[in-house]
Amino acid sequence: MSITLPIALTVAGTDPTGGAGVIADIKSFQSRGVYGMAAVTSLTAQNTLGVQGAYNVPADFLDAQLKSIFTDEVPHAMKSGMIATEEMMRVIKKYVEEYQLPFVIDPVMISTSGDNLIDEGAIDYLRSELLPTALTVTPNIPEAEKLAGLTIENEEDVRKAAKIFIGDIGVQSVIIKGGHLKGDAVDYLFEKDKETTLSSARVDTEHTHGTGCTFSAVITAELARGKPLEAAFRTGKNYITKAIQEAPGLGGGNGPINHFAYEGE
Ligand SMILES: Nc1ncnc2c1ncn2[C@@H]1O[C@H](COP(=O)(O)OP(=O)(O)O)[C@@H](O)[C@H]1O
Ligand SMILES: Cc1ncc(COP(=O)(O)OP(=O)(O)O)c(N)n1
Repeated sequence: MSITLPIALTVAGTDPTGGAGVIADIKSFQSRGVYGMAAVTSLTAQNTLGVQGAYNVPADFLDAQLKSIFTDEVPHAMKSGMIATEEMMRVIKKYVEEYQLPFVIDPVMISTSGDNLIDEGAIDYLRSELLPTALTVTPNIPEAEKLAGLTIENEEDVRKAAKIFIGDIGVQSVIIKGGHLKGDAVDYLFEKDKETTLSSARVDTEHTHGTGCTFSAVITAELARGKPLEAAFRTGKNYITKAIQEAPGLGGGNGPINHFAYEGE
């Protein structure tokens, strides 16, 4: 007898301390009742204090991992995190186009600790070729600034950036995360004709390692469960708020959040 279980795939890098990257993604999938799969793009040596090293998986071996997955069991939704090189982006694009599954791109560029996680030369390809394949893209403020090419200091700038994402870059929708702005933590979902804004009180903490990975993973899990994007965004926001509020305080720097704190539907 087979049980229908939603399946989500993450294509991302590793963080051996489990706060970010594929390990955080799998915990997030699991806590939402979703079966997790992972194809690894890069191995990093990092902890709550910073990134000490990174080793990129050769693009043809990323291809081999994705082939193993997709030729056996096609997931219901997929996300990407750290993708350091254009060659790896080309491989991922091929699978998204062939299998047409809901795809969430977290356009990871720099870690909380300030370390670079993408080749500068891959950003043009990310913007022009990979982003348009996604159902949604979840940049933080520095990533949105880099991709849209403007400075974002307030809500008006967020709206200008969203226009560039949808009008010029050609994404279907974009979720601009306001964690790096001042005041409350406000996130914005822009779809073609609709805007949804979700706000929560800012938690006064330095333990926000992996918030972007986790937020996009929860959205992907909800899509795998068949939820529409706006509902997935709402769950992502509620989940991340609780996860930050109940961070376990691990490590000596920017510690991870609590992937098991949220108990909502
Ligand atoms: N101090 C905080 N208090 C509450 N929510 C936060 C805080 N920092 C970030 N968030 C939320 O965490 C998510 C990730 O935000 P952000 O920090 O902007 O992205 P990233 O982790 O990719 O840098 C967003 O939903 C954001 O609103
Ligand atoms: C392997 C790996 N992937 C992504 C990140 C960055 O994590 P993210 O959640 O996007 O950002 P922060 O919340 O940590 O700023 C990472 N550090 N490692």
